[in-house]
Amino acid sequence: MKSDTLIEIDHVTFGYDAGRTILRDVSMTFRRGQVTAILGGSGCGKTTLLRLIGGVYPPNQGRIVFDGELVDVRDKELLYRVRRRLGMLFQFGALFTDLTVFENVAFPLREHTELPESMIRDIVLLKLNAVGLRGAAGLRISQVSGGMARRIALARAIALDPELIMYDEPFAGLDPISMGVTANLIRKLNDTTGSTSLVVSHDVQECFQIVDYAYLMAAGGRVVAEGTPAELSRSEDPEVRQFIRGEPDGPVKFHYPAPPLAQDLGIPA
Ligand SMILES: Nc1ncnc2c1ncn2[C@@H]1O[C@H](COP(=O)(O)OP(=O)(O)OP(=O)(O)O)[C@@H](O)[C@H]1O
Repeated sequence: MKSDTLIEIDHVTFGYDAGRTILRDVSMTFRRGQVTAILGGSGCGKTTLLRLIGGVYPPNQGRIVFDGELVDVRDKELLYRVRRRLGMLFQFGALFTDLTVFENVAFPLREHTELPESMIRDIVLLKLNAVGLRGAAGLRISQVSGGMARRIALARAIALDPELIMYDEPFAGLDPISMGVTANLIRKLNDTTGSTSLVVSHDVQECFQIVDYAYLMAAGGRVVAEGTPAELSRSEDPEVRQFIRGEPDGPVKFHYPAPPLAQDLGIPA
């Protein structure tokens, strides 16, 4: 029987170089079929964690287990197998601006499969249909709005039917309506395709609408809290409350230490 867990991050510590630790003793469990958020402010190591899951870098300590297999960056065959099962939506979509919508979604299919053109066409149209943009297949990327571009990137991320879809800041730069549309799509695609999703974001409220579970990371690459959105919302922990409610001052200060403003501006106090 398949275990409930698709990915396990087990006491992982990592730094790009020896002088600076980016992730500190991080442990997380991503359950099959669920949408899990990794929340945290800029620079706390969220994107780095996705790179480790994809086997781009090895942890310095601890291990990452994907569907029962230890992710070992030296094992090229295993990495290829693991990556085939991953779909990634990069920060800001990263679409090819000189290609059409259709060609962008077809790209991974052409790169990774030998499927005949007629089948590629059907798959691309189905994926575009799933994000509501079948009618936009012939447009160029320069002709579409930011919200549409994000949906096209979503269609491309699911082109190869990944079992795990990793979203890096899927809401960045979107207006509130496009954000809601994107969030609901992430949930819908997860459930209709039976995949598992990881959403890396600093947008707590948007994520809480759609995720099953969330990890909260803080500066220094530590996990400070985990739980369902309801559990985290009830937390009495000051660090958690500050992050979830977006309060400017709490344990994490909004202002970098500075002398009083009046003093800096030369105004008598
Ligand atoms: N390839 C790299 N080499 C060295 N340092 C890196 C590299 N990539 C990221 N870093 C550093 O690692 C830290 C964590 O970066 P990371 O991108 O993982 O954070 P993040 O939480 O995803 O933040 P953001 O949302 O701003 O991207 C940052 O201080 C960054 O400067």
